[in-house]
Amino acid sequence: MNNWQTFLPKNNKNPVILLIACLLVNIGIGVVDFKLGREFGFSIFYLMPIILVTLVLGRHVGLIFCIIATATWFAVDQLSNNSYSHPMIGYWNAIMRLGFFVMITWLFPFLQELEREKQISRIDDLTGIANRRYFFELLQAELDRFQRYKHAFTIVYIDLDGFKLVNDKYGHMIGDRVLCAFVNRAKKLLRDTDIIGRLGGDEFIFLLPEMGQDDAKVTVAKVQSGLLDEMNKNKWPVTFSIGVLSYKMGEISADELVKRADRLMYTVKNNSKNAIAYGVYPE
Ligand SMILES: Nc1nc2c(ncn2[C@@H]2O[C@H](COP(=O)(O)OP(=O)(O)OP(=O)(O)O)[C@@H](O)[C@H]2O)c(=O)[nH]1
Repeated sequence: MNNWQTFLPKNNKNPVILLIACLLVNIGIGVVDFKLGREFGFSIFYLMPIILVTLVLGRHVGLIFCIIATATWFAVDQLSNNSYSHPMIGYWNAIMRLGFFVMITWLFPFLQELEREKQISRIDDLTGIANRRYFFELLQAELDRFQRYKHAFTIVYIDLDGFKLVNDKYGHMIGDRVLCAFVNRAKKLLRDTDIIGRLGGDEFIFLLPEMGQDDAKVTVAKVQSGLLDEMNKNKWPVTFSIGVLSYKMGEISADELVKRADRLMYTVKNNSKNAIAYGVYPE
């Protein structure tokens, strides 16, 4: 959610209060506009209540407020005894303002929708964490940041062992609960600045910024133990095959880094499972 969206009322259960408040704001703006006189451009402030009602109550109410704001502006203009070279110019200006307000009213929900679609396209439906595409974007950003700050980081590739059995034995819904519990516990075990992504199915990946191999060994062992505890607590027969790759320097793509971490994970998967393999780039 955008910062500006967090300031909006959380629901529209009581639109009357919002409508009255916006009407009063509109009148207040009209009064100030009148006091300031024609020399001061003030019409942009009429947009405040228009935008607010549009975002909370929708375009149709927004359009009504466009008309109210234009009427207020027109009344102020008439009361100010502004003289124009032609009597129709006042009407023309009012129509232009109405057009401007209407354009904004149509544009804002459109931008809001674009922003929402952008957020949705980055998030994994089930767990609410970064999806594969967004994780790669974030990893690429971390690689770009390295060019400037030279801070090492670590990625952790985790594949659940025995997850299919949980689905088969307890059903898909319990399988989903396992994935969500995994993510929730991982969030608690990691720092706020760490990133958790789901690559698909039962495969997850962490990006641990500012973490070299030595620290990663301590952190990932702690995370593994916490995640196993979560599974044991719920009596789910799931363990984790983990590949940990620490990046120190050098030219490499996000794609190649993840492939290397995946290979490390597979060395575990193809042996005993339920273990961690560490690696570093460059080797
Ligand atoms: N419940 C649930 N299951 C999923 C989801 N996405 C993928 N799966 C299932 O996850 C399973 C993943 O397969 P595997 O990785 O081969 O299963 P596994 O038992 O962990 O195998 P190993 O990794 O070899 O231990 C498949 O059965 C998929 O159907 C999901 O969103 N929810």
